[in-house]
Amino acid sequence: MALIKLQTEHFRNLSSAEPVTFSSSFNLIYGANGSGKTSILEAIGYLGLGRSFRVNRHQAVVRHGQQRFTVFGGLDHGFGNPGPESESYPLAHRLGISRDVAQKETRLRVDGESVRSLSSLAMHLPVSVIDPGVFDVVSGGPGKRRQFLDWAVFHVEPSFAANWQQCQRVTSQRNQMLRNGRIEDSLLRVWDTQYVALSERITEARKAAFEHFRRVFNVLVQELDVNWTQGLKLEFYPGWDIAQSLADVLVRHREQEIRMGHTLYGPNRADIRIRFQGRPVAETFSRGQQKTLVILMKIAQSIVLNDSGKQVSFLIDDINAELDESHRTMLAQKLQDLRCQVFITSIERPDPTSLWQGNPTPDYRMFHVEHGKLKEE
Ligand SMILES: Nc1ncnc2c1ncn2[C@@H]1O[C@H](COP(=O)(O)OP(=O)(O)OP(=O)(O)O)[C@@H](O)[C@H]1O
Repeated sequence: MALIKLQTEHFRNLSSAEPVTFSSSFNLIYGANGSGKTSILEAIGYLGLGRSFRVNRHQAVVRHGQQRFTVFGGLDHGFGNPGPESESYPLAHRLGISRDVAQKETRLRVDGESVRSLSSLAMHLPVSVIDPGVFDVVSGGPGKRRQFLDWAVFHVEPSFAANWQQCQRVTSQRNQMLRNGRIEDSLLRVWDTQYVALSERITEARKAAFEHFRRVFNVLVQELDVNWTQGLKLEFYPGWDIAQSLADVLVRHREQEIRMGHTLYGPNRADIRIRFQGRPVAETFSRGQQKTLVILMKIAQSIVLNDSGKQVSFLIDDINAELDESHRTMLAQKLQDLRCQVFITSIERPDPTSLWQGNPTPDYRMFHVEHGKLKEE
């Protein structure tokens, strides 16, 4: 599905006026520094992620002097499909998220009904962000790659979110016990049984999504003829030595976990290991190669979602600062082929013909943002 309507209230500097209508294909948004471009992407991101992709605290997002912000979105039926009642009711879903930062209360709505879990909201709008932080997928720690993988797993495996949440609860109980020092062996074994069962379910889902991702990635690399990727290897590490069962690993490392006071093995330690001729790519690849690699990974990830019938909305912030011309063209072309919805921001008014380099330009809408107000041209 694609986000075709957006309205915000008290969200950073954005105007709370009329809802904006977007294209389900490309949206080109330009405006001066500080005009509100990233804030628009951030508001869209809230509907698909339930949080900001650039700050950790909701507080930063609510307009200065206000207590609550709200973001409303309307989704179409996906891939440009008109839907059964398109004339009278073009929206497939209506989403809303609002946060009161003083009361620390979040309200979520889907199609006019309150929902409790963030996943009930986020499942409708898979958003993939390309901003300066995205390159951490290669250069940052394992957490960034887990997040990268789990986003796809969440969207292709419906049971993943519930298993993950339950596993986090069990891990936290287990950690409390390990921290306590006084371990009742029988009780720890009860927690371990639950922990192992949940970890295995999570790992199965991750493994399946990763294998799908790797297949797609390898095809993409060949298709685009990126010659320096010879010798590049992507491997899924589940969070413990796969030659052994997790249950055995826990028994074998009980003393070590008690000494450290927390869980050391399992899905919270998973990673995608990316190596080039046996060495981590973060140590061997140039910045440019790392960028290309991340872009290819993002495209491969959206193909994985496409294969499950899900349309991805890309949020690409300040495209000219992040990507050179060859990356921009490769990305724009591929996202068009995949029929993704795309929001691209830039400071200068973009020239669509240069973005598609002589190829036919897809449907797009052009917006100018000034002092938080978005106007279609
Ligand atoms: N909580 C807030 N309340 C009101 N205004 C805010 C808030 N947070 C940020 N701003 C202001 O909102 C404006 C928009 O910021 P944003 O980062 O969206 O701009 P931008 O167009 O992406 O700029 P740049 O091109 O420099 O990245 C800025 O002027 C910023 O100071």
